Amino acid sequence: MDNVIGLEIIEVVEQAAIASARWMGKGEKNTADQVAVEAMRKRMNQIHMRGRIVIGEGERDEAPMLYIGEEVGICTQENASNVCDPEQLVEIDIAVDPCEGTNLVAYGQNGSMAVLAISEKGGLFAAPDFYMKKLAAPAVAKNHVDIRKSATENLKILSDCLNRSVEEMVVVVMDRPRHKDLINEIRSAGARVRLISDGDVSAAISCAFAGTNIHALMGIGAAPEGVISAAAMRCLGGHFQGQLIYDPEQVGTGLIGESKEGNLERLRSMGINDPDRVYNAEELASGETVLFAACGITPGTLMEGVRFFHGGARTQSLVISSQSKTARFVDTIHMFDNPKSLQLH
Ligand SMILES: O=C(COP(=O)(O)O)[C@@H](O)[C@H](O)[C@H](O)[C@H](O)COP(=O)(O)O
Ligand SMILES: [Mn+2]
Ligand SMILES: [Mn+2]
Repeated sequence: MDNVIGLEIIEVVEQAAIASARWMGKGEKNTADQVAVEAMRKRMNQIHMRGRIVIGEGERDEAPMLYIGEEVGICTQENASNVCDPEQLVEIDIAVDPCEGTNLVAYGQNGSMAVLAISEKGGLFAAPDFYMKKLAAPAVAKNHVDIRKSATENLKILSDCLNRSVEEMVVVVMDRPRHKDLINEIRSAGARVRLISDGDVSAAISCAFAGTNIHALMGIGAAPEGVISAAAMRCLGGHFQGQLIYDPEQVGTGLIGESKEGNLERLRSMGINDPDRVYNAEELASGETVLFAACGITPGTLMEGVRFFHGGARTQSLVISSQSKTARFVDTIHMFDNPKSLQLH
């Protein structure tokens, strides 16, 4: 799988990022999202694969493209019978977030990316549009920190694993009222908090790379983004745990339905009978082969954003493979027409 589509998925995230970046700073989050979706889908449908979207543009808003269950790949083309032989093609599941951080793009802020994760059929947890409590940390702390422990305990463990004082730790937390107590606890324990308005995928993955000055992600974000983060962390050997949040009182507002009972029923109907289960990265992205690709839309901790120049653009992407055990940073110049010069920096 890696060899067949590894290179193509770079182009998928690149095309989504370029499309979205044209709307950077224009205050129109829906358009920034929509164009990324269209570009991602268009490029994806040129790939010789039998893909199925397992995490996509939302089951609730009945999005017309990249919706959960949508078939993608070359066989969806109008002339499919000429170009595709389903028997010859690998069946894969795909989790996408064509514009992760739509607000960040719309308001010209750092940390947005076009992102996807791929595995063989059944290899990715089809997370509902619920919230998820998340804990991400570097590989050295894997299976030492635990989402069931308090932030204070985890910071102590993290500091032992990293051989650094708690005061040196930086924890990313989404800036939301639901995290008031968590933020106070982290600060009281002595660590420093980096608050982000959006984009917890970037924050989770950054924990796996030394030098990002991000040592942990704590708190509640969206479950689909949790699975995408887990796919990357699984390949990188980093620590990731997630626990679904089904009680609206814990978040106040947002993605999930109005009652705890209704949400529990919905989870049961999806075959999730233990709603409090803690999932680790290997369970959220359990496939034998997992591939992750992201391309910066606006600049971030891991990647540059899209930089346009006359007749072209330059992008930076990150492709991570469990098969080849690689994390590749890919720097690409895109020539739209006949650029007068190619921008090196
Ligand atoms: O920031 C995020 C928004 O993603 P997107 O809609 O694709 O631009 C994600 O990184 C978060 O994980 C998550 O979606 C968010 O925490 C849930 O929303 P909120 O209720 O505002 O916290
Ligand atoms: Mn997102
Ligand atoms: Mn999105």
